Amino acid sequence: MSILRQLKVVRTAALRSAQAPTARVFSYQLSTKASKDPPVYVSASDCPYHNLAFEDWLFRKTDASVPLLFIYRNAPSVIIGRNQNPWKEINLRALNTLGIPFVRRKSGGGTVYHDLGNTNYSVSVPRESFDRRSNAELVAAAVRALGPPAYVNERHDICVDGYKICLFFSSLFGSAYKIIGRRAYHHGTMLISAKLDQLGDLLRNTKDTLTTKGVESVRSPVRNLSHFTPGIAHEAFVGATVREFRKKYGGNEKPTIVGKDDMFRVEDVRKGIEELQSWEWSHGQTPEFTHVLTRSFPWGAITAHMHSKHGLILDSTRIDCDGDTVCAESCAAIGEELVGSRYGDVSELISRVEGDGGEKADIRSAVLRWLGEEM
Ligand SMILES: Nc1ncnc2c1ncn2[C@@H]1O[C@H](COP(=O)(O)OC(=O)CCCC[C@@H]2CCSS2)[C@@H](O)[C@H]1O
Repeated sequence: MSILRQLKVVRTAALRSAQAPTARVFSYQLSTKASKDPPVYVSASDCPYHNLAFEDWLFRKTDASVPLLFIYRNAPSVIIGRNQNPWKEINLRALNTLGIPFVRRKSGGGTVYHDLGNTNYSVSVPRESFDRRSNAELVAAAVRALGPPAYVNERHDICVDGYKICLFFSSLFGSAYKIIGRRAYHHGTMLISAKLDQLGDLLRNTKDTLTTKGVESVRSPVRNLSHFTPGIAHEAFVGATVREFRKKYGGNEKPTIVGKDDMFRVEDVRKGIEELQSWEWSHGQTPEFTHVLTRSFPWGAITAHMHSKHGLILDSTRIDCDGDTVCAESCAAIGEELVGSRYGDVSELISRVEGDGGEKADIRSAVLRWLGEEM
């Protein structure tokens, strides 16, 4: 069946089920498919929030006994692992200047850069048949079919000539999902023609005095597939990966194209998108960290011992000054005022302090401005 024909079937099924609760429309489409082919979905959205929420929902809520493939691309974005520290991993200032979002995904591992020259894929299989290497081999075979001599290294990354072109992350869903069946999934990136200079700039961070719990990324030399075989495009990679998936797991149906509207029909996906966009998830999930900042001011040398957990400033934060009593008292006051604030967000405090007037307010405002820039 052609992609267009299939889309029509999907939409007709959605119309027919108009009486059913909204959240069930997509599951209805999945379960009423005439074919028992392992499903293959290709996203028509390039929004990282849509794609990551949909991916998460697919692997938590759909039939765990059937292998499944999902392929998507995101507009420029930085995707951090579940247990990472955005202040440590990312050049947040460069990100803000370019208007590029960072998104904390649900799976663990390191930080990656995405743009339309990077294609992501998730392969999910029943837990019993989970084999990390064989799914990486599946994707390497797809790449070889397009030209570049790809192979899987000992970390299960896919490489060409010693350069990584792809990063794999695998995970087994935890016990919370036992009741509905457990599946294992891999997801990975494929650098086809991504802006690698952008990747370097955005993932560069100079916060050497920030010490964090959680996971740090493992930096490695990367290359695009197009470096080895010029002209390789997303569509060719999708085609080759779907063919390899079908070879291994069976079936012959064309992929189902999933648009934003299809995703939004599922209540859990809508909730997932909201969660990924929330400050509580993006920043509030940050593991505990400390950050020591020092700078000389006309009133003395100031050292800030910042301490944060869940993205909030803790009361163990101390701001010291080696100058006179006025400076020391002003710094101590800032330390107290900062407690409970969101890390890096001092704009409200600055406007409050500036209204106070006097020398102490000047010191507090200058120090707060400096902290706001450095945090
Ligand atoms: N897009 C992309 N592809 C490959 N390698 C990358 C990419 N972006 C950054 N990097 C390099 O990898 C390291 C991080 O490697 P590290 O091994 O620490 O990270 C991972 O295990 C992340 C895998 C996540 C895959 C998911 C699949 C769908 S959504 S994201 C980084 O510092 C760069 O050097």
